[in-house]
Amino acid sequence: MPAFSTYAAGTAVSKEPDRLFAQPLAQVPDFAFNEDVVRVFPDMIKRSVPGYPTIVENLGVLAAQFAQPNSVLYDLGSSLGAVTQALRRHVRTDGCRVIAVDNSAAMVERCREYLNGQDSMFQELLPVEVIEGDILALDFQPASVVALNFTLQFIAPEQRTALLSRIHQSLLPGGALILSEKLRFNDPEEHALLTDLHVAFKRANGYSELEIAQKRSAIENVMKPDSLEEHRERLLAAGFSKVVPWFQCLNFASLIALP
Ligand SMILES: Nc1ncnc2c1ncn2[C@@H]1O[C@H](C[S@+](CC[C@H]([NH3+])C(=O)[O-])CC(=O)[O-])[C@@H](O)[C@H]1O
Ligand SMILES: O=C(O)C(=O)Cc1ccccc1
Repeated sequence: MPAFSTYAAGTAVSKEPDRLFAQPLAQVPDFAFNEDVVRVFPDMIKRSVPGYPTIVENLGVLAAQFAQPNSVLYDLGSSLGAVTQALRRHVRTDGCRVIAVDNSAAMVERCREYLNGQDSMFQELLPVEVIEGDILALDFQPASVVALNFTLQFIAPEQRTALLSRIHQSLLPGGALILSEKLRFNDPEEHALLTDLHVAFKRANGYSELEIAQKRSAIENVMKPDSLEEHRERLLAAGFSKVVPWFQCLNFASLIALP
């Protein structure tokens, strides 16, 4: 048996249920990654993003195939460090270290606590540094793996190509960018069907119609999904040579982009 299988040996995280949008709000404020969201985030993301646990754990497995000795593995928009923890469970390459970056102070504070928890449970984990900062202002070091796990969709659309170009420039031969995003679909029928099925997924996970509607209005100004075609074209424009989708569940997908 390997030390860590894809049936994750996770460390303890908050189990507080997400009820943030359960009561009617006179005005729904724009979604922000604040203390209230941090408290319920593990529950929120699992009940909102179909395939999330599978994507996170397998991101570690994929990363182990691309990690190069003595290089950096970036977790950009790390939130509570779920991807960082998966990287540390699966990557065994000599001299690698993880840099997790998020611009939410509340997320970063809790992320550091959870990573301390992982350090106290397991030995010989890759060293990790958690930076509170804007990934658009990051000075990238030579990297073999860059994970953008549901983060690019929160970056202003006009900034996305420049960010991906900078990531491409930092990637070492043999490395990869792993990009997970909610998708939009150009075909209206396909878009409506997968959006309805995502609503059914949320309902099945215990969210009410009110919670679903209020969350939708909270995120509509701050989260702008692209189509798979737009992602592919932008990645190629940023210098990537190959774009390979490796996972899709309803309107959520993850891609491997090779330098
Ligand atoms: N410019 C920015 N600079 C740094 N961080 C940012 C920026 N913009 C947004 N963020 C951060 O990106 C994260 C997006 S959540 C990622 C989930 C995680 N990857 C996970 O696998 O659990 C996705 C979601 O909640 O759907 C938040 O923590 C923001 O603070
Ligand atoms: O809830 C949704 O509809 C989403 O698209 C995903 C999500 C998950 C967590 C925070 C913001 C958006």
